[in-house]
Amino acid sequence: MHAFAALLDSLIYTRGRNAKLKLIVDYLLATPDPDRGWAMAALIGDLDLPGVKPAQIRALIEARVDPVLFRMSRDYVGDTAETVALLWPAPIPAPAGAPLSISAAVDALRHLSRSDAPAVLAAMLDRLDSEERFALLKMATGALRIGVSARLAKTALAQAFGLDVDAVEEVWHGLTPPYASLFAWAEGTGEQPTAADVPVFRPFMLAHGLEDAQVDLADYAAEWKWDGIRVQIVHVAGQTRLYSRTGDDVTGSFPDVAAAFSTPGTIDGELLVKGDAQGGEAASFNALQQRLGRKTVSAKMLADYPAFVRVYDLLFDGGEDLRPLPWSERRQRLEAFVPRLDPDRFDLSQVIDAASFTELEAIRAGARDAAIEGVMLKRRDSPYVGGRRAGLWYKWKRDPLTADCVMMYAQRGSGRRSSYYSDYTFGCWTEDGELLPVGKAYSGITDEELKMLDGFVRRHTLARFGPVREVEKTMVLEIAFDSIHGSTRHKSGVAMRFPRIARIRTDKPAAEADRVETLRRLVT
Ligand SMILES: Nc1ncnc2c1ncn2[C@@H]1O[C@H](COP(=O)(O)OP(=O)(O)OP(=O)(O)O)[C@@H](O)[C@H]1O
Repeated sequence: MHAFAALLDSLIYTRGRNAKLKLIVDYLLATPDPDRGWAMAALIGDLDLPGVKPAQIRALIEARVDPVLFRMSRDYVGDTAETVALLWPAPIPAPAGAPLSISAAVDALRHLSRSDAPAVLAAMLDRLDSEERFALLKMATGALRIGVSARLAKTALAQAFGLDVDAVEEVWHGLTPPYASLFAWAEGTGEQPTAADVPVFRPFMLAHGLEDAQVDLADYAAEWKWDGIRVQIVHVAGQTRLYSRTGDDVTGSFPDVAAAFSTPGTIDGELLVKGDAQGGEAASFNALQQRLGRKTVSAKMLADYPAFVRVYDLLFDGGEDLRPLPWSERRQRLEAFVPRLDPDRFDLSQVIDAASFTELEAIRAGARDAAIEGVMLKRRDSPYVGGRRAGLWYKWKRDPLTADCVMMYAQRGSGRRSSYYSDYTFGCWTEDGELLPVGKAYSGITDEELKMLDGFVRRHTLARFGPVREVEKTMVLEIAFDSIHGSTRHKSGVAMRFPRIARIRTDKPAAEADRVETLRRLVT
């Protein structure tokens, strides 16, 4: 426990990422198995212990620590584990025997029962110094919370043994602490652990923005960038798992998709919700949001918002790892693979057929599908590599849509903006010349512009309703938004997604602002 406790103590007082990395690297190189494996599990939050409850800690304190002193010190120290560690009285005489190892401590914590927890913990605390007591209590009560992310700990392990962090990430998911096979591989005494019969997550390949550059379509293939959620679906040894961008297992939220994927392999694609009228076509992101963040999915939810995946890469075909192959070869394999899947749940993401970049630009500008967010450009000769690598994948988002609207009401902001009228409701004209609200925005302008609009609101107020002022309908704001959908909440029948102020159009008379009808035509 001593070396691990010293590591935690140093990590707490170290700020820089590189300095933290070095501390963990040094620890891993100096510590034998299985202690370093348990330490990694503790740092990463992978210990999976039954967890000591606050009531058991209270019982511990009542037995051995002065409760008044505890309360006073707790307020000062701010952390229960640290306070108990500091105040725990040293036993007299000192207990004999070998020092407690982290492996022995974890083993004891794993087998704690509800009734014996305080006594077993007390016996261990008696054998430890205050730094070690802190480490033990932190492990016993849950997450360490010492500012070390799982990624940082894995990076340290990779650095310690000269490995690539993504290679470590990849084998990680199939392993359990104390990771004996991982350390054997890292030290060159064992094979790379393979997860042949476990559906593990593989790090996603990501993109850079294209910015103002152009690429040669002889070197890059263009695909639509679908506006859904990235998923990786793995089927191995009869099990299927869906993983999100962050590697989280989201199988539970999409049982309909998981149940439909039973072909051994690993696909990468965009999860979307079916649009109602067009059958296989995708609905806007708005519909997908209905399925997101739900722990349980009702049958009605599954029926109303059926999910499907637009597949754009094939990482494994059965057990064969295709990632080292160039994109063009993976694409051929993908085109042969997708027809073997349930067509109701999986379709192939289309490659855009454009002869030149200029033609692609025109195709992109003309895209009207609600689920299209832009274009992806993928280097044809590139392998599939986890993370964001320069020059391999680019995203080229569609320009946002804009409309010229008239300010109708203004409201004070919050925080730094609380003394300004900074939140604006704006509207567009009906055929009968009536102004109807179509949205609300409060971002996109500079501090100077905010002061100008605040001045306008104060000088042109028509009426006040609590914190809201109705203003003269003369200020035109150009509003940018990502998409428009139908809304029963607004009298105008439309609502914008992500509206923000693009420009203040003092050059435009209010009468020339856009019509509601124009917005209705953009509804997706
Ligand atoms: N055909 C496609 N090929 C690859 N990625 C696609 C495709 N269609 C949609 N995407 C999405 O675009 C993203 C590519 O951009 P990036 O790698 O920067 O991820 P991101 O940060 O999630 O991007 P953003 O938030 O801009 O969508 C992918 O993560 C994926 O979710």
